[in-house]
Amino acid sequence: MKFVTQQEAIAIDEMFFSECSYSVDQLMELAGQSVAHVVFEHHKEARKVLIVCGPGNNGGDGLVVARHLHFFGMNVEVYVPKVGKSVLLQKLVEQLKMLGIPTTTSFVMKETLDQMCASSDVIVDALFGQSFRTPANDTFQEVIDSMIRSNRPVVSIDVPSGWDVEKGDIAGNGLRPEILVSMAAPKLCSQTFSGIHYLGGRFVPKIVSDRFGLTNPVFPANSLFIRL
Ligand SMILES: NC(=O)C1=CN([C@@H]2O[C@H](COP(=O)(O)OP(=O)(O)OC[C@H]3O[C@@H](n4cnc5c(N)ncnc54)[C@H](O)[C@@H]3O)[C@@H](O)[C@H]2O)[C@H](O)CC1
Ligand SMILES: [K+]
Repeated sequence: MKFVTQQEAIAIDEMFFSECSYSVDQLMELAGQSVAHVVFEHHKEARKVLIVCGPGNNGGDGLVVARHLHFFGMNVEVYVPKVGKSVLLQKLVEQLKMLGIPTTTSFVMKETLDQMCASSDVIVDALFGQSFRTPANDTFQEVIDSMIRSNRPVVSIDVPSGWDVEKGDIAGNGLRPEILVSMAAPKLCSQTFSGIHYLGGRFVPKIVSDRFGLTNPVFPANSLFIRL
C-alpha cells in the first residue's frame, strides 16, 4: 500500500483541480458523503453526532458530513470555531443553518465545548487534514484537547487532527481516533494508526494513480468506502 507524503498529497489535489478538471466543491461533496456513510455504518444508533470543523477544506468535508447525516435522519451538532474565508465554506455553513442544524461559528469557552462533546455519542474530527503543520496554535490545541478529554469515539477525516501528516502523533499524547477515513490516498502518518482505517473519496482517476504510484484497493460494488 502506498502512503503519500504531505507534498504528494498536495500535488495530487492540484492535479485533481487542473489536469482532471474536478472542482473543489465536487470532491468535497464526495469526500464528505463517504465519511457520512462510514459514520452511519458504525454509529447509526448515536443520539447525537458532534462534528468539529476547521478553517480549511478538511473542515469543509466535515460540513458536508453534517448535512448528509442530517438527511440520514441523525441528530447532529456542528462546531466551526473559525469559518474559512472561501465562499464555498461560508455557503456550506449557511446550508446547515437553513436546515436548522445547531451550528456554532466562533470559539467557545472550553467548558462549553467539553459540554458539547459530553452530550454527543460520537465526534467527527474535521479540524485539520493534509495541509496541517505541527504544532497547532493554542486556541486550536484546546479544541483537540476537548475531543481527547471527552473519551468519545472519534471519526477523523483524512488525518487525526494535531498529528504530523507524515510522522503521526510525535508527542505521543494526541488524539486516538476509533476510525480514520483517508481521502483519495492514505497519508504517511496513517502507517502508525492502529484503529479502524477506511479509504473514502471514490474519484481517483487512473492517470493520478499512475503518476503517483498509488496502490489503492478496488472499492467493492457501489460502496463509497473500503477498509484498509
Ligand atoms: N485530496 C482529496 O481527495 C480531497 C481532499 N479534501 C480535503 O481537504 C483537506 C485539505 O484541505 P486544506 O484546505 O488544504 O487544508 P486543511 O484543512 O488540512 O488545513 C488548512 C487550514 O488549517 C490552518 N492550519 C494549518 N496548520 C495550522 C496550525 N498549526 N495551527 C492552526 N491552524 C493551522 C491553515 O491556516 C488553514 O486555514 C484534505 O485533508 C481533505 O480532508 C477536499 O475536500 C477535496 C478532496
Ligand atoms: K481531521
